[in-house]
Amino acid sequence: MTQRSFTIPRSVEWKETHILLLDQQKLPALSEYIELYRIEDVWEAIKTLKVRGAPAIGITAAFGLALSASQYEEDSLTEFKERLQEEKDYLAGSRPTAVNLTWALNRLASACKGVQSVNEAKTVLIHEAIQIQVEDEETCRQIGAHGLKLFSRNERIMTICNAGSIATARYGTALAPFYLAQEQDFPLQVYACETRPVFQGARLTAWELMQAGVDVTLITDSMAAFTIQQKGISAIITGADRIARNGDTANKIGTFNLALLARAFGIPFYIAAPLSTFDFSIETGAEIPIEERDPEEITFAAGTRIAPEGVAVYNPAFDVTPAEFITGIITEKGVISGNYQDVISGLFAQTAAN
Ligand SMILES: CSC[C@H]1O[C@H](OP(=O)(O)O)[C@H](O)[C@@H]1O
Repeated sequence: MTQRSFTIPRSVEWKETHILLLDQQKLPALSEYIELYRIEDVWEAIKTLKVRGAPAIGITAAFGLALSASQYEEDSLTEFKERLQEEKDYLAGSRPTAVNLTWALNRLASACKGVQSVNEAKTVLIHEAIQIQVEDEETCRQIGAHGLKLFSRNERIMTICNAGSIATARYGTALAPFYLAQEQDFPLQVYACETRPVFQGARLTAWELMQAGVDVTLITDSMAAFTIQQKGISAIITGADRIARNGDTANKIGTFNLALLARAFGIPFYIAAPLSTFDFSIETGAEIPIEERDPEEITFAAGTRIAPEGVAVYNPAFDVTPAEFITGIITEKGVISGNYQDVISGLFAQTAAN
C-alpha cells in the first residue's frame, strides 16, 4: 500500500501565552493564522465562524478557558472556581447547537474537581484542553478508517458543509475517509455542496480536498438531486453537531434535504461523528437548540446586497435529520445502525463506565 504525503491543515494550536487560530473566514483566498490572547476574542472567533465545526469549536473554547484561567489572580481556590464557572458559561453561550462546545468545557470543569490549589487547577486545565485535541485527532482518524470501509474504489460521494480537518483537531469527520483514501491511493470522487448561506462547502471543503489532491467537484445546493441522478452519486456523508439518543441528528442546514434525496434515490446516507457529538441528555432531535444567525448572511453575498432591504428572513444554521433517514452513524467505535435508541444507550453506558 503506497503512503502519500500531503498537507492536512490544523484549525487551532495551543501556544502557552496565546491560541493560534486559522481564520476560516479568510479562506480560501487567504490561509492566515491569528493570535488570541483574551477570552472575549475566543468568544468572538467562535461566534463569527473564524473557527467553526463542532469539535474545533470545543477544542478552541477549551483552550480559551484554560488560557484565561492561567491569568486569573485569585489566590482562593473557591474564588478561582467561581470565576472559572462564569467564564465557562460565557464561552458556552457563543453558539448553541454543537454539543462539543459544552462537552469540552464541562470536561475541563470536571478535571478541576479534585484539585487542591489554584496552581494545580491552572495546570490541569491546560493539560485537559490539550488532551481533548490530541484525542480528537486520533478519533477522527478512526472515523476515517471505519468510513473508508464503506466505499468502493472510484465511488462518487456527496457531502455538504465542511466536516473536514479544520472543523476538528485534524482529518475531520465526514472528510476523514477521503484523507485516508488519498493516503492509501484509493481513488474516490467527492461532490461538495457549496452550503449556503456562508459557503463552508465552496470555501472550505473544496479548499481542503484540493490541497490534499482529492478529486472534488463543487455544486450549488440546489443541484444536489440532479447531480445524484446525472453523476451516479452512490452515497452521501456529512458531519454532525449534535446527535440525540434516538439518533436524530443536527447538522448544517441542507443536510436533511440530502437525507431525503438519499431515501428517494435509494442510496445510503451516513453521518460521521465522534462520541463527543452525542448528547445523551436528550431523547430526540426536537430538543436540539437550532441556532438562527444574522439575516445579512442571506441578504448579502460577498459584501453585496442581493435581497431587498427589509425583506423578512429565516436563517436557521442547522436542521435535524430524523434517525429513520440515517443509514449509519460512523463513530470512532465503528458504524452504528439499526435501533439507534438501543445502540446509543449502550454507547452511553460504556462511556459512563470508562
Ligand atoms: C465536524 S463538525 C462540522 C459541522 O459543523 C458545521 O457547522 P458550522 O460550520 O456552522 O460550525 C457543519 O454543521 C458541519 O457538519
